[in-house]
Order: sequence, then structure tokens, then C-alpha cells
Amino acid sequence: MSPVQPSRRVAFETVRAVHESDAFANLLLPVAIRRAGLNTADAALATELTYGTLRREGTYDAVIASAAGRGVDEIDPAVLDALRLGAHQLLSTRVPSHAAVNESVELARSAGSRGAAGFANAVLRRITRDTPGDWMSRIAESARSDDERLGLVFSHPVWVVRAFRRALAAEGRADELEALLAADNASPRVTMAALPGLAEVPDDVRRTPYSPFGFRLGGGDPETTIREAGGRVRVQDEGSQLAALALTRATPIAAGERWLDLCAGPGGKTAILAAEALASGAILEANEISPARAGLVRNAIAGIPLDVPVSEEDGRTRADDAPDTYDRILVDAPCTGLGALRRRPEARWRKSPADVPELTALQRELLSSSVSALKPGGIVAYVTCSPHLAETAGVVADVRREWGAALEEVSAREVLQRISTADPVLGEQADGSGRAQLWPHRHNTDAMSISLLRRV
Ligand SMILES: C[S@@+](CC[C@H](N)C(=O)[O-])C[C@H]1O[C@@H](n2cnc3c(N)ncnc32)[C@H](O)[C@@H]1O
Repeated sequence: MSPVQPSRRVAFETVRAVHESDAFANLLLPVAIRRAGLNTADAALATELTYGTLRREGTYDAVIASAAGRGVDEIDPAVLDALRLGAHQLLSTRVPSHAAVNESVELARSAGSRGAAGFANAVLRRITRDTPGDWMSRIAESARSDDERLGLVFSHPVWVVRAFRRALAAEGRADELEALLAADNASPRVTMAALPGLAEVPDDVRRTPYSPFGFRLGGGDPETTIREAGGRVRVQDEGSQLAALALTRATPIAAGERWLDLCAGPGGKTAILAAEALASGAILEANEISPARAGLVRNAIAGIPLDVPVSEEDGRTRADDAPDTYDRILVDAPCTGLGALRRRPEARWRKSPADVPELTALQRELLSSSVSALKPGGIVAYVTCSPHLAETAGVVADVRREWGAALEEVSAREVLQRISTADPVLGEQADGSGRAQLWPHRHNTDAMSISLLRRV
């Protein structure tokens, strides 16, 4: 028996915890890396192995089932995770085969019952006998439909493939589906925001193409940059930066305007709204139903010299209780999160189509309540980190039907085109709306959907 290399052990234990106790890899992994005392190179390897294995689990399970000659649900869960880690190294990395096989066999031996090591060894050696391309062809041939094929090859649940296909087709871009699925399987570069008016984009960085205050570090530790800037520089997806800006810069701001961030946790967009409010003399309030996440909102804005009260209510009652009050409201709604699959490797396996109706009912109610809290002339930005048409175009269409002539659309696409530093080339929507849809494969952002509605 040889000891398992620490980065593989950390990856294995993180993948186990994700499957056994519904842990989130992005929260657990940094703790496991610290606890194991990994150096920078080993931490990077542990991260790649963990994220890659979780992202591509659907593909690896199909390969493992074929190589093992049995369904993955018939394999001991801990042994299966060792096999997934091995399959990832064999099929998607340059790790030498002998290291990938031997270390995964050791992990299976330490975690599984008697016979686990021999079984793992046989399955992984079977995988090494064919090239990754051969395996992809084999699992693709087993699919009964094109969506199922894409689901297997790009490791996405079929219902998600269908939702993406429809959302892309709504802007005449169904031919970009494979590029989108592939983008979800790549690690996104860390994107930062220098809060407008409070911090400068450093000189020695690459600016993001669209957000006027976004940038990417060439190297180095983002934590150092954040600490040195006293929280006025933050890690934030460029799409999130644009969503907050779409609201604040949709129309010129009058001093004394009242703004509300209705679903604010953990506060990334609140920080931008606060910076914009400070610069323009607006008054900002925030709300978040979860007390723990409301605490994160307070932390996110601690470095901004503006008093922002944070309430902890259901956004529906919070808005219903404040009729005709606000000039701008951000409804960054709870959603399936299908637009952020790059950053949350296990997320694609945790949601199901059954989640969608419950979420869209809540989204409709949050948006409709927020309209009642707008002053006449006030604007609401309805934002989801999901491109699913039911959560985006569907919710907006329902609320527009409900409010009729009392609500008009402001084109979010035109606003984004105006405020972005480069043309984001946003697709026109089949429903004729001004909704802006960002895409990982096109914009290198999360798939944020942004709609702007004005109360007449
Ligand atoms: C997409 S997240 C918001 C992200 C946040 N705007 C940011 O940029 O950091 C949605 C938030 O809505 C909260 N939420 C869920 N149901 C809610 C409700 N009924 N009322 C208010 N907030 C709710 C969730 O706890 C979650 O923090």
C-alpha cells in the first residue's frame, strides 16, 4: 500500500462530503486545503481534481458504468467517488495513467469494503485501454436523443440541456448550445470589481470588456488585493456587476432617490448599489430573508461610508408594506442558478425540473410586490442567475399581464449597450422584449438575465 498524495486525498474527501452530506465544494474545499497544509501547487491540483470530477460526473458515470459492466447505483458510493476521481484524471488531465490508477485504487481500498481495490483497479485499467475520444464516442452512441447525447458528453442533466436549448433558440442561437455546455465545464477566471467612486481599477491588470469597473488579476492572490482595498475591491462576476449597473444607470439619478435591494444576500450587488448611491446622493435599503445571509450583506457593505439598513423579511411582505415608496428596486430573485454552473460544480445535479414551478411562483410574487412598492416612474430590475425561460421571460410576461398598462418595459439591452465599455452583442429575444441575456460562452460571465420595468 502506498500513501495517497495529499491533494488527491483532499479532493476525494471533498467529493465524498458533497455526495454524502450535500456539502458545497466551494465552501468546503478551502477549509480542507488549509487543514491539510497544502502548498500552492497542491492546492491548485486539489481544486482542479475536485471541481473537474464534480462537473463532469455525468460523463464519468456513463464511462464507469460501461467499463464496470454495471450501473453506478450498484457500486459502493465511496468506491464510486474514487473511480470518478480516477476517471477524471485519465480522461481529462495529463496526469500519468499509472499515478491516476494507483492512487484511485488506494483511495478505494481505504474507503471501500474488501475487494474494492481489485474492482477499482479492473475498472480503471479498462478505462485506460481506450482513448478519451473513443469513450466519448461510445457513450454518445448509447444516447437515445440528441439532448441525451449532449447531456452525456457534456455532463449536464437532460432537462438542463433542453432548458438551455430553448433559451438560446429564443434569440436564434440554438447552434451555440455545445459551446455553452463546454463553457460550463471550464473553470472561470476570477473577476473583480473596484467599487465605482471608492476604488480604482489597478494599473497592472486586464480590464473586463463590458463592466467599466471590472478587472482580472494576472496572477497573485485576490485576497491580498481585497484586504489592501478595505473591501472596496471585491470578487464579483462581470454579469453581476452589469446587472446592478443596469438598474442604477438606466436613467439619470436624482439626489434623494430611494432604492431597495429586495433579495440582497450575500450582498455583492448591494455593494455596487451602495457605491452608486453614495456617489449620487440616493438612499439605499436592503432586505434578505435569511438572517445569516443578511449578516453577509452587512459585511459586504461595511467598507462603504453609507448607512444602509438591512431588514430580514420575506421580500413579498417587505415590498407590500411599502406601497409607492421606491424609485429603484433590485429583485435579484432566488432561482435555479443554472447560469452559474461553472462556479458551482455540484449545482447541476442538485436541481430538478420540479424546482422550477415553485421558484417561478415565488419570483412572480416578489416581482409583482416590488412593482407595488415603486413610485410612479420608478424602475425595477428583475434579475436571475438563470437563463431558463420560465424564470426569465415567463415571469416577466406574467407580471406584465397582471399590471397591464401600469407597467412598461425599459430595454435592458439598450441600457447595457450604453453602459458597457465594449458592445456586448446581446441577442434579440423572440418575445420582442428588451430582456438582456448574458452567456458564459459569449460574454465569459454567468448566464444572467436582466429585465427592466417602469411603473407608469
Ligand atoms: C440570487 S440571491 C441574491 C444575490 C445577491 N443579490 C448578490 O448579488 O449577492 C437570492 C437571495 O434571495 C433570498 N431569498 C429567498 N427567498 C426570499 C424571499 N421570499 N424574500 C427575500 N429574499 C429571499 C435568498 O436567501 C438569497 O440570498
